[in-house]
Amino acid sequence: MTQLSAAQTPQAKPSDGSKALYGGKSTRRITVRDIALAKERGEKWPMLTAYDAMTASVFDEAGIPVMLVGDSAGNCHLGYETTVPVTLDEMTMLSAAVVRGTSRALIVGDLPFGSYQEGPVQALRSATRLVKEAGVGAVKLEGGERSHRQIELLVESGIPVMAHIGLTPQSVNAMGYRVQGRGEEAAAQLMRDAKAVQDAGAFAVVLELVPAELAAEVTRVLHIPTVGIGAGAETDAQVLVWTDMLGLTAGRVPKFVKQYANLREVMGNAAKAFADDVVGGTFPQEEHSVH
Ligand SMILES: Nc1nc(=O)c2c([nH]1)NC[C@@H]1CN(c3ccc(C(=O)N[C@@H](CCC(=O)O)C(=O)O)cc3)CN21
Ligand SMILES: CC(C)C(=O)C(=O)O
Ligand SMILES: [Mg+2]
Repeated sequence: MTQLSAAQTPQAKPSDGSKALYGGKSTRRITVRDIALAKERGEKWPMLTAYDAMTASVFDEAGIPVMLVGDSAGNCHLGYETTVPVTLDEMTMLSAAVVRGTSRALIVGDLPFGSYQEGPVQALRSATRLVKEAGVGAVKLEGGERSHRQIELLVESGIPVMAHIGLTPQSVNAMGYRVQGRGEEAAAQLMRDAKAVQDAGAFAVVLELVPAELAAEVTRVLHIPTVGIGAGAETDAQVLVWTDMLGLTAGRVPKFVKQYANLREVMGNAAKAFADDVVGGTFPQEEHSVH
């Protein structure tokens, strides 16, 4: 695999803005090679989840370079309680829609619980469906040392893999939703997980809900980019669940979320205005009618 210099410094700036993942000139589909080059330049980049073609097209036009069809679709899009029940059929359908709705972003498809835990061969069979049937450019799976054999076989087979360590929500029944990597032993385990996925050939790694100082340390040590969610400001990239970020998620959202809009209020108010118009007879007007 490509060996990249870890010459990244805090001061490093994109040497050529036209090549930037976000704000750059290129309109072709972004590849994992572009992601590797961004780490060399010290460029930070954003990732958002997407679960449908329409939303994905909005983010693609906004220049978001990487989109994750997250299994958070389970609770954010399909009405399940957690990500655990999500099936590979569901992820294939949602991933295909996101690919169809985009032309520039690298689309990463999340492998759902139960689609890779049996071993490398099952992981390859599952990932192959996301690549062939949905057209994703990469897949993501959870686990560090415990998933390194799966990552190795996928990468050997030509499927780029984004790893995911720290809080791994598919293990909610075993670990809950708790900060990971607190304390010396847990921090050492997280560092071993990070090195294991890099050695297995992952092109990037999500660090979920880990102390900012530890995430910064992992980011300095690795030559592949780190993608933080609740992992502080020093990771190479940041990801948020789109319904959290836009204020559409019902109920409580994790503490690490910054809300950039309140779509729940906007959409609720629009639905009420429509309902009031219908009940009050003020919609449709003449201009909305045909004769
Ligand atoms: N809407 C949504 N947003 C997400 O970020 C998200 C999902 N769903 N589903 C899949 C996983 C699950 N994630 C979660 C779920 C819960 C917490 C949570 O309850 N965090 C607590 C802190 C826990 C602690 O301090 O130990 C919080 O208050 O943020 C965090 C991440 C992240 N992912
Ligand atoms: C939170 C991100 C990293 C994820 O795995 C998802 O959205 O499913
Ligand atoms: Mg996920």
